[in-house]
Amino acid sequence: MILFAVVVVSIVTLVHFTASKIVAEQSRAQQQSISPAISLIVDQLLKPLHVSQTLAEAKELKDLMKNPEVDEKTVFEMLRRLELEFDMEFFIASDLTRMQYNSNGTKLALVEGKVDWYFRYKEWQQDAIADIGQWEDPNFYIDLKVYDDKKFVGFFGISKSLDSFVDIFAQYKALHGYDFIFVDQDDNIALSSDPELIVNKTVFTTLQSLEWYEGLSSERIAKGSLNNALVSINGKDALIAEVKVDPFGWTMYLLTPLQARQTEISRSFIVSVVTLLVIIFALFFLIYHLLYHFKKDMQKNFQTDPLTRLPNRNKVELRYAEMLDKKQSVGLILIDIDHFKTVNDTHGHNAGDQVLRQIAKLLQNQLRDGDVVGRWGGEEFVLLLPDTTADQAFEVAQKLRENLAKMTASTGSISLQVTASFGVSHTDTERALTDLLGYADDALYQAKRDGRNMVKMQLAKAA
Ligand SMILES: Nc1nc2c(ncn2[C@@H]2O[C@H](COP(=O)(O)OP(=O)(O)OP(=O)(O)O)[C@@H](O)[C@H]2O)c(=O)[nH]1
Repeated sequence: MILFAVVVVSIVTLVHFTASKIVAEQSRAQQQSISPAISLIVDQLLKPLHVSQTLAEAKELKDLMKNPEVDEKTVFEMLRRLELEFDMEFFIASDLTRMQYNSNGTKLALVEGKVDWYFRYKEWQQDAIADIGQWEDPNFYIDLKVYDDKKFVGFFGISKSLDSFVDIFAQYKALHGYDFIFVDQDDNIALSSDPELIVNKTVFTTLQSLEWYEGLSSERIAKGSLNNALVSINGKDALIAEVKVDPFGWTMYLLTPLQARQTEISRSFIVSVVTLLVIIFALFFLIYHLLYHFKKDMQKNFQTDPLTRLPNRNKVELRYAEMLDKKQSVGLILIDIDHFKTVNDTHGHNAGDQVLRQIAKLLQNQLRDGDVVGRWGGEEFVLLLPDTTADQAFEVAQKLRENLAKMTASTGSISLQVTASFGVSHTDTERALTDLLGYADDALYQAKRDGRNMVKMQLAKAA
């Protein structure tokens, strides 16, 4: 019952412990994959945005852009200075001169119908726009509207070659093992760790055209967020984390391969299970041993005489049954201390107890392994001698009688001699113990009657 309870409690603990460990592991893995992605967004997109936003507010820039007599030399000088300082390429698109100046020293006339982005974004509500353009060498642009007293005077921004992103993304992928894609407001893939997905000659790949996206259920798509969606990419499961890049209205999808996480989770699962199994087995073992020893102790107490620590009647009966089972012949000796009442009466009951203990010890010391000496009750002892003939049993009794008579029992300051009378019986057939005891008791009675301190034997009459 106790063991059952231990096992049930352990299993419940195991399940609880493992489940919480898995949840913790899942969250840790989720966080682990998201945090480098966040720092990627911050480094590659938000930092340039903040730098350009701060510069777009600069008075020097506004003064330059509102001046109809643009001093191109000053403009290029300023852009070059910014490029050196921030290690990014900058541009100014002036509404007044309809000219775009780049920090690499080039310029481009902003002609309607030819330079599409300028006229399109000018009409947009948004002040910050992220965009991919310049198709000969595709660039990532951040275009910021510049106002002078609320009057639109043009765009200021940064540009970054897509090739530079490809390298950085490849490094991230190698380090963290996941793929990611940035999609713009129109679900065009603007940036991705997969170079194949990046714009090619003005043709964008759309999110909807991706194989894994097509595999999503309609309910999943209807939810409006792909966060935590499980998708299959080239036959391998991946989990999606969706991160909004608000300033541009972009969204980043982080695709974490599940295999790596599963290995990590199953490793921690195995560790938990093994730990708990060890605990369960240790508990099981401990309780089993406690119960075993408890049972043994109980049994021992139940079968042991408390005064002499010799086997009691119960134990003697068991041992006799074992000898019969083994088809052994048995010599039985019944011993009764002579005039023991006098010992008690003269020296007290405690002294009598001590004498009984010393006699028990002497009997124990004289016997062979396999012989049994027990206390039959009061001042009576019984001996079982397996595989012994009647004559041998008689001789053993004689020897014991002599040794007992020679023994000096000491009880505190008093030393005294005791003798005992012996009744011997024997059987080499399956005879009841009471019968054998009956014969030994008769023999003992004779020994008492004939003067005590002697051995008498009575054998069963042949049937
Ligand atoms: N101290 C002590 N005495 C016990 C114990 N069990 C029995 N006795 C005593 O043993 C004595 C047995 O006395 P009796 O049966 O009259 O026999 P006896 O005095 O030994 O005389 P015989 O047997 O005729 O030689 C009694 O006084 C019991 O009280 C015990 O555990 N401790």
